[in-house]
Amino acid sequence: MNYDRRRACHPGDVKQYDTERLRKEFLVETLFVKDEINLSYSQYERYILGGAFPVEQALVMETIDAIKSEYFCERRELGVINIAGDGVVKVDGKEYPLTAKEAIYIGRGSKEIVFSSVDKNNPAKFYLSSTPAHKEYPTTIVNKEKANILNLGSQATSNERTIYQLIVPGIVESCQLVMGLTELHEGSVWNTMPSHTHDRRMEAYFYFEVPQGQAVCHLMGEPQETRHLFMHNEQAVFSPEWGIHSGVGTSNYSFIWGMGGENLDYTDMDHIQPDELR
Ligand SMILES: O=C(O)C(=O)C[C@H](O)C(=O)CO
Ligand SMILES: [Zn+2]
Repeated sequence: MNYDRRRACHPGDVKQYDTERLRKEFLVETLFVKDEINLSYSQYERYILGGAFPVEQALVMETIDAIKSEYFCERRELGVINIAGDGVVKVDGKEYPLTAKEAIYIGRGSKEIVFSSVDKNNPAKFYLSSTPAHKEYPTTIVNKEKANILNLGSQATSNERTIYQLIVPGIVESCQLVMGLTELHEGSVWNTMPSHTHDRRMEAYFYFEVPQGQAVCHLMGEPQETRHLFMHNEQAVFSPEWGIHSGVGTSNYSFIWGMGGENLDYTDMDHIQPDELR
């Protein structure tokens, strides 16, 4: 288990950050390394994100020193979305098959969590998100059929996209974790436009299915003081509660969003129209 720490930053300080500092504080460049679990532990709502990439061997989700618990989910819940080949997540001896773009919510108190791939020639890649949890909720699988689906945007504004709400109230019970994935339609490149903030929740985006040689220009910062980060395939970015999180790609792409905070209501957002951004 490898992990790094990200401290919370004040928006007044972030104004002064250059490209290197911005990337160091907010961008997570490497999540998937063969036969490793890599995590990034942020001070924003104590949200942990990362990737498990089991190829030759199964990988055990161990605890990390930063959370000082006996096992990872002792005081935490965990959301997992597979983005590649067929995989299996074993939770306290029970096996849950997880195909591409399926999610599993793992409740607080789950002791043994093991990730494996069905075929090492087409391995699974498990994207992970975890937040502190005050209550145990049942471990549950959610696929696209069970998801709540939103079709937003239009071709005319290059932001036609389908949002699959996977771990959200009404679909899966969780303490504070909310997760889903968004697919940009061919020819559409703008995500989350009009953009928004949500002061009651932080968020992290994980971009994937970014074609070889293409990139996503991720927008962050206060609505009147925006900054950008160029991101590549399978990279993640933390978004503080005070910042927008939006982006434009040089092609279409997909991304997983995950949130932690005090209000699980997806619609709790303050929108900023394009002509209000600076
Ligand atoms: O494309 C979008 O719009 C999104 O996917 C928005 C995210 O779900 C989000 O930011 C939720 O707060
Ligand atoms: Zn958001």
